[in-house]
Amino acid sequence: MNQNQAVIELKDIHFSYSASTSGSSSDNNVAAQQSLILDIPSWAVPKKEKVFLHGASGAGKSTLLNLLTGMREPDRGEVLVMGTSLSSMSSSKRDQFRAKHIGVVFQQFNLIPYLSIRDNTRLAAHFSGTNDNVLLERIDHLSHALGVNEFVDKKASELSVGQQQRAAILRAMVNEPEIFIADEPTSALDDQNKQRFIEVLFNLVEELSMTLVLVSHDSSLAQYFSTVQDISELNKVMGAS
Ligand SMILES: Nc1ncnc2c1ncn2[C@@H]1O[C@H](COP(=O)(O)OP(=O)(O)OP(=O)(O)O)[C@@H](O)[C@H]1O
Repeated sequence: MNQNQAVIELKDIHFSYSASTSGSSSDNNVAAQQSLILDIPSWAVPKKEKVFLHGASGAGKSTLLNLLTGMREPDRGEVLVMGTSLSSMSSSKRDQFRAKHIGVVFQQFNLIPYLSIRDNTRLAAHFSGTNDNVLLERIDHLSHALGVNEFVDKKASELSVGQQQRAAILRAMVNEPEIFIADEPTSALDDQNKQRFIEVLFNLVEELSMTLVLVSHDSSLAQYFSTVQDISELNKVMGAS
């Protein structure tokens, strides 16, 4: 992949939640129950860009992030990540690809509550096949950078929400992914911690040469980003707000 090639590229994306995914299955007319959530003709995110993605509640931001990570598939069109079409992969290949190349932190951190932060992180790294010594060094470095080094051997359930948020970042970064995707990662933090969190996040994003896409309702964060993208400028679905 050359330096100028988009790290993330969307081509002619349509996405709707089907009756089965939205949980209503009583009507046989599935098509009638689908409503289009995303219609994105194109979008490209260059390497090392820091994108702040914002927009009205319900406009499809989280859904878009799910497509970028391959957690959901579009009804039509293509999502290319580092030049590879996610829909060309089997779901297990896609899971491996995500583990290696895409760090994800969503609103629910999905840490395993009865495991320590170290073990939560080792589990995430397991799928990438990283050597154990390298892994321990990375955990040490990242946990210091994120200020969670004193908690790495505590169970996730024993941490505050803010500590869990940073632990989730540690877990998402341990495989040194090229792309980092975060959905409302500062929602549980006060102003002072939010500022510190952004500094720490950006230092790591720089250090690891990552491309960042972050969704937030907090417009005070926009100033830190190289690109501020309103989803309504990408998404052609009328009334997606
Ligand atoms: N699992 C689901 N099944 C059916 N509809 C869904 C599902 N998840 C989201 N939606 C619908 O898709 C639309 C977009 O939701 P999405 O969560 O992507 O918006 P958002 O911009 O992230 O909103 P917010 O800012 O409130 O988090 C909304 O109308 C929502 O009701």
